[in-house]
Amino acid sequence: MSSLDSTQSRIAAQLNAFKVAAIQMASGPKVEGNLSEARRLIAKAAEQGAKLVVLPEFFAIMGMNEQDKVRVCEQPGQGPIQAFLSEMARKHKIWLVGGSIPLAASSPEKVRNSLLVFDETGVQVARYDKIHLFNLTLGNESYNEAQTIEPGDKIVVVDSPFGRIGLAICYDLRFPELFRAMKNVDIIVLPSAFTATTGKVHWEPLVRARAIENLSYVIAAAQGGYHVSGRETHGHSMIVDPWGRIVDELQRGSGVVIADVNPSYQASLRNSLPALSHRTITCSCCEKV
Ligand SMILES: O=C(O)CNC(=O)[C@H](CS)NC(=O)CCC(=O)C(=O)O
Repeated sequence: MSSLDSTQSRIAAQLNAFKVAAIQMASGPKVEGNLSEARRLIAKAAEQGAKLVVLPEFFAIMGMNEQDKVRVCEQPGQGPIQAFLSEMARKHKIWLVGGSIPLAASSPEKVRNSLLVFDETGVQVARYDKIHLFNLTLGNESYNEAQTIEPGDKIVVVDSPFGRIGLAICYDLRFPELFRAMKNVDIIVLPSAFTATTGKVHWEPLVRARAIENLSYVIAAAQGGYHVSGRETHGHSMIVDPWGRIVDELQRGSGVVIADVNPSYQASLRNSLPALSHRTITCSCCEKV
C-alpha cells in the first residue's frame, strides 16, 4: 500500500478519534509472571476502549543478567511470548505492539531486540529489530547492549487502519534521522526501558521533540520502577500529541496510559504549520536507507 493509499484508507476508516494506550511495567526475570501482569494491563487498556496498545521494551523479561534474554529467546513465529501476544490481540480485538521481545539472532550468544505488531485478528503484521544499541558508562552504571544484542538494519513503517505507524525502540529515540527516514508517519510507537539516570533529564524532551518535529503522535511505553536485578528504570510512559503536549503520563509502577488520537486534529495542525513540507535538506543517512 502506498502512503497515499494508507492516508486515504485512514480518512475513510478513522474520521473519528480513537483510543490508544501505553502499558508501563517493572518487569522481572520470570517470563510467566511478566506475562500475567501484561495480561491484566492489556485487559484494562482494552476495557477502557484502546484499539492500539503498546507494551514496553522487553516486557516479558528484564533479567538478572544479560544472558537471561538469550535463554528465553524465541524463533520467529514460535514460543510462548509470541503465542501470548497473538492471543491477547485476538481476544481483545486490538492492534498490539509487542513491546520488544528477544528473538533468535544469527549468533547463538546473541538475540535480536524485536518489536512485533499484531493486528486485531492475532496475525503478526510487522517486525522491527532495534537498530541503535545502548552503551553508557557513567559513575558505577554501565550498559553495553552490543554484548548480547545483534542490531537490526531496516526501518519499518506499518500501514494500518490507524494511519502510518513508525516503529522504534528506546535508545533509537536519540537518533532523529531514523524518524525522518520513516517518511511521514502519523503515529510513532516507542517501547522503552530508559535508565533512571538518563531519563531524568533526557526522556521527556526527546519524546516531545520527536512528536513536534514530525507532527506525529508518540506512544511511549516504558519500564518504570525498581527491577529484581537492582536496576532502576525511569518510567514516565506518555502519549504525546502532534503539538508536543503530553496527553497522559504515568510516572512510576505498573499501569495504563491512555489517550485519544484524533486524525482530523492532526491534519489541521499539519495544514496550519506545514513544516513537514518545508524540508529542503536531504540527509545522507536517509538516502542510504
Ligand atoms: O536490557 C534489558 O533488559 C532491557 N533493555 C534495555 O534496558 C535497553 C538496553 S540496555 N535500554 C536502553 O536502550 C536505554 C536507553 C537509555 O536509557 C538512554 O538512551 O538514555
